[in-house]
Amino acid sequence: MLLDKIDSERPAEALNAQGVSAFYGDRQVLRDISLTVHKDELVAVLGPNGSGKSTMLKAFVKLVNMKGSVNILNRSVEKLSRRELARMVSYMPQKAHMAMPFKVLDVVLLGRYPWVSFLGSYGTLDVKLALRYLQEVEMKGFEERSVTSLSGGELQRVLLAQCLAQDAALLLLDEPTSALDPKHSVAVMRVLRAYANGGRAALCVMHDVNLALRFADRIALMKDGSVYNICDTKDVDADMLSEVFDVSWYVKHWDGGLIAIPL
Ligand SMILES: Nc1ncnc2c1ncn2[C@@H]1O[C@H](COP(=O)(O)OP(=O)(O)OP(=O)(O)O)[C@@H](O)[C@H]1O
Repeated sequence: MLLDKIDSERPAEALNAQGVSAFYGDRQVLRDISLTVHKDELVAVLGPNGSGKSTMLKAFVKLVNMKGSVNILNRSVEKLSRRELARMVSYMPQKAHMAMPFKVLDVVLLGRYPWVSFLGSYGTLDVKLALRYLQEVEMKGFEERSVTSLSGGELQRVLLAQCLAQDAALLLLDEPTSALDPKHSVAVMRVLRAYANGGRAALCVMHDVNLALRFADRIALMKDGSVYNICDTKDVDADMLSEVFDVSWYVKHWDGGLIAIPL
């Protein structure tokens, strides 16, 4: 059947948002955003401060007052319980702060909470996944440390391990490498890339344009609460970056990819 063939050729959607607007009180900060993220994709969201990147991620998981339709794995988030949503989407907010001296392993295990039965406790698979992702973010050996004793970059990697351990089909990450040094930024992007490649997907807000150009399949550029442009990473050019960021850019092809420098 022709229709079956078309369906099997169409990449499955991890996220499909249509006409999303968001509001803080009376103030509208997102305008009519439509965005699709397919399985196996890593999409980077770039844009100036205040353009609505964080609000967009929050709107996708019902954390702000929003209008429009958001489907995750073809299910409307409107109809999902918090627990169902947490099994499908892992959201990492921009501001990482831990005031209580919990152990690193316990914090990562919190990512498994949506999968634990009512009044149940964590099992061997939960601990195995938590340890696996601690290792992937290069935080093995820190299991017994208090999170309040960690550096900013170490804490960010622990919270990322928590997100990954949630084992969700879609990651929504708000600046996952903002506190990381270059070596760990690249290592974490490789982990995210591999996570997405395994039939899942990631939408990452980023400020490091070159890291995004190196690891993302597509780039969504935001400006004034709207998606100004979304394109394959290889098609990003200096004009679109200059228009969005209000500063001139130099973009050069390099080693099969692109590098970009603000001038
Ligand atoms: N809780 C809030 N209450 C009121 N206004 C808010 C709130 N959070 C964000 N805003 C406003 O909404 C707009 C979009 O903010 P948002 O945090 O989504 O931007 P962003 O693109 O993620 O910025 P940045 O790059 O600085 O993190 C900004 O004008 C901001 O001041």
